[in-house]
Order: sequence, then structure tokens, then C-alpha cells
Amino acid sequence: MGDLEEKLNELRIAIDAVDDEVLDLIRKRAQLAAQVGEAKQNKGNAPFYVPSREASIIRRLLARNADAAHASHETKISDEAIHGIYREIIGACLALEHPMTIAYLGPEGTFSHTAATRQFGATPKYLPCSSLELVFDEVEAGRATYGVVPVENAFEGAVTPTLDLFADMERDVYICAEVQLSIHHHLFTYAESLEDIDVVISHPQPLGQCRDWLASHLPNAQLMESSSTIRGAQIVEEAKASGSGALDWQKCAVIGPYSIVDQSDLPLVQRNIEDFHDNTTRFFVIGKHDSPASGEDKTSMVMSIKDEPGVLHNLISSFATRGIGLTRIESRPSKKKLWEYVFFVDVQGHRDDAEVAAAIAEIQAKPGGFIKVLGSYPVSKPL
Ligand SMILES: O=C(O)C(=O)C[C@]1(C(=O)O)C=C[C@@H](O)C=C1
Repeated sequence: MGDLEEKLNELRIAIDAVDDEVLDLIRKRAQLAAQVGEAKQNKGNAPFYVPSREASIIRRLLARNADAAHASHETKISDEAIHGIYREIIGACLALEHPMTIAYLGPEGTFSHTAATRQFGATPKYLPCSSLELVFDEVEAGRATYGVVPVENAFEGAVTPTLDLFADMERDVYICAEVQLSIHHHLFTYAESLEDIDVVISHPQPLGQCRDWLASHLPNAQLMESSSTIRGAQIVEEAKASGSGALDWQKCAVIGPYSIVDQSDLPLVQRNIEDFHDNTTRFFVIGKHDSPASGEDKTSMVMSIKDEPGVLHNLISSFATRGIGLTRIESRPSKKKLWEYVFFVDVQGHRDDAEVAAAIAEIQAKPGGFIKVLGSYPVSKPL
């Protein structure tokens, strides 16, 4: 045996021993989580999924990892790795407490699917839905324990169909967590060269997020909207398989996530065509409850007050006077009266914080004031 081989053998034996210990500890952790689940079951209907507790665990471990690396002068294991490892461990533990079904805007491989797996790991059952409305329906009907929906892109703005579903007062769902996902778009096509592409298919959000790239590289192509990026790839594959129809599959391109390479035969011809390289989309996890306070939270709400001059100032002043930071404000037509709007507002803090609760009560008491708290949830970082 050579020197190198001998050294590797020795190190691999040590790694095997550590892996045994790690596995034993994960199994020990899982048994503790199962006991937490039993205690919750015996005590009534406390939710099994507690986003605030998960956020506290991960925040604590990220800080511990950074401190340990600093103290030992070792190279730090990345935050993304710690996050991914613990999401997976907690997801597996949660599944021992209660089986989870997570609905998302499908098909498999969409950005919503990636956001859902980042939050819940590989263990739950995933339920792809063909529309955002169906994601809400599945959660409301209890066929899915939670749902994951896109809410806004940092550069393209609000996902308005999601906001309209939240504005529907008949809907009985709450936001319990947010996921921020870094988004990269790629171009897939059977065309021999960019000059041969006549049609570009994708969901309206990616088409918007690649607007400048499209204007400079495919200025004459017609843009065609699909219900999701993966559905766009399916449309081209279906046209290819049928060999007929209105679409010439050899002249079509699709914009979407890397996962299209797993979901279709379409060749990837151009990577990272998003106009902004820190492109990020924010998703909400929806369920039948929101999250307890984690120490660093946001609260989302939809509100309106009497239609008169200064309406917006009136709304915001209840937060401003209490020093509560607004992280987002978005208006949507009320769809009840012409030129009347509802406002989507995100603030820093939890709805149980005294100041946030007082601001909410004050808005409610204003003439014609209406406010629906969509949920409080732990602040997340882009992944
Ligand atoms: O602490 C709890 O309430 C648990 O259910 C345990 C646990 C965990 O594995 O740590 C699992 C799921 C919850 O979402 C949060 C934490």
C-alpha cells in the first residue's frame, strides 16, 4: 500500500466512526422530537410545525458555527450547508411527529417546488397543483397540511394572483413562514441557433425577469405565457411528440430553472439570463395557523380605509408613530368599486407585540377601516 493510500485509509476509518456517531445522534434527536409530537397530541391541538422554533434553532446553530470556526481558525462550513443539513434533519423529525403534505404550484421542478423543499426537506409528500388557487384550496380543505406560494420578486414585483387570493375575505389561510430563494433563469431550446427562435415560452414572472436579455438577444421573438416554467417545457415537448399543431417546436425556446434538464429533453443553451444576478423571489408558506414569535418576525396584512384624500398616510401613520418599520406596501384594486384599493402591508414585528397590536387596533377603529392580519412569521434570509 502506498503512503497516500495508507493515509486515506486511516482518515476514512475515522470518518466512518464519526458518521456512526452523527447517525446515532440524529436518531436520538428524532426520538426526542417524536416525544414532543406525542406531548402535543395529548395536550390538544398544538401545531406540529412550529416555524418560530425552527428559525431559532437554525439562527442559534449558524451563530455557533461562526463562533466555532473563528475560535478554531478552521475554514467555516457555509451558512447554506448548515441551513440545508438542519432543514433536512428537522424535516425528518417533523415527519415522525406527523405526516406532512405540502402543496405547491407545479409541476415538479418549478421554483415553488424548490422553495418548498428548501423549507421542508425531502421527507414530506409533495402535492403539485396546476394553479395558485388550487394550492389555497388544498390547504383550506385540509388535503395539504401546508402550501407554498410565490408572493414577490425583488425586481419584477408582486405576484398579483397570489395577492388577490389573500385579499379574498372568504379564504381561511394564514402565512406561517417566508422563504427567500435566489433565482437563476436559463434558456432551453431545440433550435440550432438563437436566430432560429421565433417563440419564447415561460411564466410571466421569468419573462419579466429576463426582459433586457430578451430585448438584446431575441428582439423579434414572440413571448408566450405558460402557467409555470415547467409547463412551458412540457408544451414544447408535446408539440415535438405530436409532430403537428400550431407550434413549431424547433423554433421555440423556454425560460426556466435548471431542473428543466431533469423534466424534459430540451437542451440548455444559455445559462443565467436573468437581468439582475441577485434576483430573488419571496414565497409564503400558508397553513391553518401562523407562527408564534421567534424574536425576529414580520407581520403581513391586507387593509383598507375610507376612500378619501390622505388614505395612505392615514394607514401608515398608525405604524410610523409607533416606530414600526414597514418592509413592503403594495396596492391592488379592491374589485368592489372603481378606483378603490386595498393595501398589502408588511411590518417588522409580531402581531402579539404590544406596539404592532395597538397599530392594528387603531386602523380597525378608523372610519370604514378594515384590516385582516394574514400572519406573523420569522424573518428569513435569501438562500
Ligand atoms: O419543538 C417542537 O415543537 C418540535 O416539534 C420539534 C421540532 C424539531 O425537530 O426540533 C420539529 C418540528 C417543529 O417545526 C419544530 C421543532
